[in-house]
Amino acid sequence: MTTVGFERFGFDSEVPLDALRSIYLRAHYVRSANATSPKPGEKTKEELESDAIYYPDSRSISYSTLTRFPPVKLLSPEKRKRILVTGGAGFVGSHLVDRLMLLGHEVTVLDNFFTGSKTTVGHWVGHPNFELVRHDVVEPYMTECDQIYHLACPASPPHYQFNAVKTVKTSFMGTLNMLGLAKRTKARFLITSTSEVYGDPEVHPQHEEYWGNVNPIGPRACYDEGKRVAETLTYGYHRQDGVDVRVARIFNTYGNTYPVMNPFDGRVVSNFIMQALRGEDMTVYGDGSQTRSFQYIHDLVDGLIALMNSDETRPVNIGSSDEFTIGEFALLVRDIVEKVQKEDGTAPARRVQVIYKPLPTNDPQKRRADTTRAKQVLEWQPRWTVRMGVEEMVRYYKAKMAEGSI
Ligand SMILES: O=c1ccn([C@@H]2O[C@H](COP(=O)(O)OP(=O)(O)O[C@H]3OC[C@@H](O)[C@H](O)[C@H]3O)[C@@H](O)[C@H]2O)c(=O)[nH]1
Repeated sequence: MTTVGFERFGFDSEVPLDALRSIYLRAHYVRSANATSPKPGEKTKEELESDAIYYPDSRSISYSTLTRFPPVKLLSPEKRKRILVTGGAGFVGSHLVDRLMLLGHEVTVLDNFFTGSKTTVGHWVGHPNFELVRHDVVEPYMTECDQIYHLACPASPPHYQFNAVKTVKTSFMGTLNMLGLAKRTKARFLITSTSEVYGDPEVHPQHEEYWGNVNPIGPRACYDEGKRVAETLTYGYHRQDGVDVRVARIFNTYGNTYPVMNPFDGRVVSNFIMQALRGEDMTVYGDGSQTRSFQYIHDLVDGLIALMNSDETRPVNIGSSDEFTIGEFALLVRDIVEKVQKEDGTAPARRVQVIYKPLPTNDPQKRRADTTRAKQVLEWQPRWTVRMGVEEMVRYYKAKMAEGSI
């Protein structure tokens, strides 16, 4: 595979895969201060990259910023859109931002950096097409824009349960504020909802007409019910005020971010990969018979962009329908990590073991996306197999660990 994205509904989302990889797979150097210096006038590779030099004696670190940005497409003013991405410094947001920037659009990122990090989009700071605003969407925000991707909300179960009240508030107030902005500016509004609106589903696989089975007072409710009410608001503004809306229900997604997908994110894919790479036991919750289907981040970004630019106002599932039990998935990740270690000649003496921990309350027993609608109306379906995506992610984390940056 050499590209991601495609031309659809008059919007071209295709970029070379290597252009994206050059961002998130770029070596993030932590050099030693006493490493040999380049000769005067000599351009080093590092001068074109953000850099961090660690001084062990004083335990301090000095940063330099990029001197050159990745090349972006030059679009005519009619084609260039002003795009607001809330939560643009998060895992999904930063990948979406990379793609929209490479495609040549003007991108404004709003983020409160609660779970996102400035470093995920730091490589665009200073670019004339880019703005980064520290802002919490629970407060109103005014700007002019053509499209709003509303992603802001913690999405990993340990994060969204950390402050349940704030999670509900973010979903409700944040969505209300961004819909108000869409109404005033007549911008098209896309909200990233979630497969968690189906709760612990009684219908399998989950299609968009299913109303779900959510415990409204359980520990996951802040996220599940928060997203459900956010969808309710979205369709309220659509019916009452004619706001042009799109609703993506995102299923489990994994992938790397620059500089790292938070290895302490708490979700299963990063947990398993980090544990296997560190030679620690892999923690399966419950007996591992619960199922999930996992999609790679580039497929999700393709789906979000296709949905935004389509005419579909009904909710659309964006996810994989390749279903694994979590027990099977742990073994697959271990296999891939071992393959990569073997190829690199770093196979450990001891094989990591799978251990079992208690199942979190209300953990959905089965989940698989029914993506019939996405296929029909967006002509979208995942292109990355789990093996391809997980292997890319393993190589990335392994390189970061070798550098000492995680
Ligand atoms: O170390 C771990 C972590 C998780 N798990 C299990 O793996 C499964 C997946 O867990 P994750 O935390 O990755 O994600 P969940 O499916 O529970 O929730 C996710 O659903 C879809 C998205 O909207 C959200 O990003 C997230 O809430 C669960 O059954 C969980 O109990 C483990 O077995 N071990």
